[in-house]
Amino acid sequence: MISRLRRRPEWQFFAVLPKADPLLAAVWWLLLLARGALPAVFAIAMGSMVGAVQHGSALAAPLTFMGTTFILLQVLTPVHQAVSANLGSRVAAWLNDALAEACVGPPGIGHLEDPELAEDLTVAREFDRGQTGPPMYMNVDFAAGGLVELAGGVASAVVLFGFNWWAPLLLVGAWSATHWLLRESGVWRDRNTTEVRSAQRHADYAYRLAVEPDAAKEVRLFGLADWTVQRFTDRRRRLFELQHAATRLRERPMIWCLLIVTVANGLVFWALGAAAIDGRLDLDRLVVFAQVAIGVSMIAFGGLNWVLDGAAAPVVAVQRLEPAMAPAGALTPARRPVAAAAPVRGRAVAIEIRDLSFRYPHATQPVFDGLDLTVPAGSSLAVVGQNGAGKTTLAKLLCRLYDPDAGSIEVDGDDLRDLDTDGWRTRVTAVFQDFLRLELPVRDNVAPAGAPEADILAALVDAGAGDLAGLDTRLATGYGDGIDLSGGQWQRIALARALCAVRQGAGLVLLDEPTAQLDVRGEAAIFDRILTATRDVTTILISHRFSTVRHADRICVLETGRVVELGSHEELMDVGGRYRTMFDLQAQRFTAEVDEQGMSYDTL
Ligand SMILES: Nc1ncnc2c1ncn2[C@@H]1O[C@H](COP(=O)(O)OP(=O)(O)OP(=O)(O)O)[C@@H](O)[C@H]1O
Repeated sequence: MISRLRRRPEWQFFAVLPKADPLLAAVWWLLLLARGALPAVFAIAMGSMVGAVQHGSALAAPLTFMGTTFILLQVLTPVHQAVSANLGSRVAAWLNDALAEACVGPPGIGHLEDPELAEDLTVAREFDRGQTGPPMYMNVDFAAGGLVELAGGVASAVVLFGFNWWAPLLLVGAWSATHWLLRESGVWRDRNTTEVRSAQRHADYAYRLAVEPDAAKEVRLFGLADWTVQRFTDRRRRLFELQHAATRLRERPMIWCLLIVTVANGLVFWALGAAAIDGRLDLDRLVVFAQVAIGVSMIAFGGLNWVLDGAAAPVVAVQRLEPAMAPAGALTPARRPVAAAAPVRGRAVAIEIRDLSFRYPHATQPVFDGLDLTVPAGSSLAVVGQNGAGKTTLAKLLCRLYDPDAGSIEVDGDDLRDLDTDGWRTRVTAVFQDFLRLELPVRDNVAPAGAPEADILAALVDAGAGDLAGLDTRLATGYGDGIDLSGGQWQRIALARALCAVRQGAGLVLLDEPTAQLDVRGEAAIFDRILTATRDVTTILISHRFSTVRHADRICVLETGRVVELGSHEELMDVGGRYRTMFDLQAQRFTAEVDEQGMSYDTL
């Protein structure tokens, strides 16, 4: 029972308040109770005033009592609103922090690519944007308003016990029937069903297509502007329809509620009138009880349920994500923990992949199924294969962003799962296809964890980015002195980052299409420099450009989750298999170009 209650979204919402700010939450509750009690206190003050007038007593005390209550009624409301807004902002910050930690915490990345967590992630990420409901600072204020009404109704009922025992019970029961109306109307059912969350995710995606610069080019070029807006409005309408369907009041329970409330109030006010006429109830007490009898109506549903539903949604989403993300992004605990060797500058890593199988979570097909591959220390290996063959996945496994389902990856004789992950990640570096573009100065882009300035400058030169911008130039526009780079220039920065890591001790370099965005001359020149800079380490190059691939010591062809060919360029050309076919296909389109300085390049 208690544990069921704890799982209720409303409970989770209230439980978050003290976590966000215990002192502010305590003040919020205290003000709430005070505001709730004041209408009943005001009724008593009014009765004491009427009594004093009736009996000809001094009016100073009852007037002061009434005035003080009245002033408190007026003053506490804006104070409470300010506290609510402040507390709401802190709750939003707490949720943002919790989500950021849940996302960044796990050592793997499975939790961020898990389709089953995507909808909660959207709700948890976007809740404060106000698109699907009020932001948190308003929600907490609305919740305060609803709770004040509820507390006011209960306080009035307590005072009404002074009249008789059944009147408050009857009125509380009757006004509570309005909650049954909500239940019948679907409001008390969870409005954050899978369908609602899915609609929210679709609406959010369409919105981002419309407003974010990444999609702006294709949206215009392919005439998707109207489609994007239409898609957004359709999805948002669907979301509102679903939310509306959940909050619609139904006629029959509404009529029943009206009947119950009318009859109950009729009985109570008839009893009050009868008692007054019989002389059993003085005017002053009549004034008090009549007011509190009306005051009990404050426990009617009000907006509390709607508010709590919306306010609790991100809280529930974050609290569901926290425990779900940790295992989804977890890596297998070490069976025989080995500290990763301290970085030794330029010490190459030997890799042995044995019978490796891997399938992405929730995917139907495995990417690898019995992959065997050896990469001797200090050698370079190019990995080629069709789109989707698993080349990038291999790079992710080598970085230990995922663990294999079966088989093993050994580095220098140790199973990768037994190595300290952080230690290993100082020994491996990579340029991914979708490399990171940090809105930070060049210096931090090249060495996010810091490095001697000489190494940063040398890495930039090796990557052909020595003259792009000063080390302290911020690579983002909108910061006054910041600049943005072209795709190829950014790629040189990403390359510099990897080359700088080599200078800091990385022994394995993974290059996933590292020159895809470079011009022909840049590619040829930079590739030579990369080979020189990574001469002493193990290099794995993933590329579709055979002009660069053929420079690797060995080349492996990946297909259907396995290595189907392995050897040097010459060996594989002699074999006349998949590699030769792919190479010849591309070579037919090669032309040797000679530039004005007499240098020749293979171009497509
Ligand atoms: N996060 C993911 N979740 C589920 N499946 C994925 C994920 N990433 C990739 N895949 C699937 O795994 C397979 C291998 O993808 P991968 O990106 O490793 O291919 P690739 O060889 O690098 O392709 P390309 O040459 O196009 O870059 C593909 O079938 C792809 O659909």
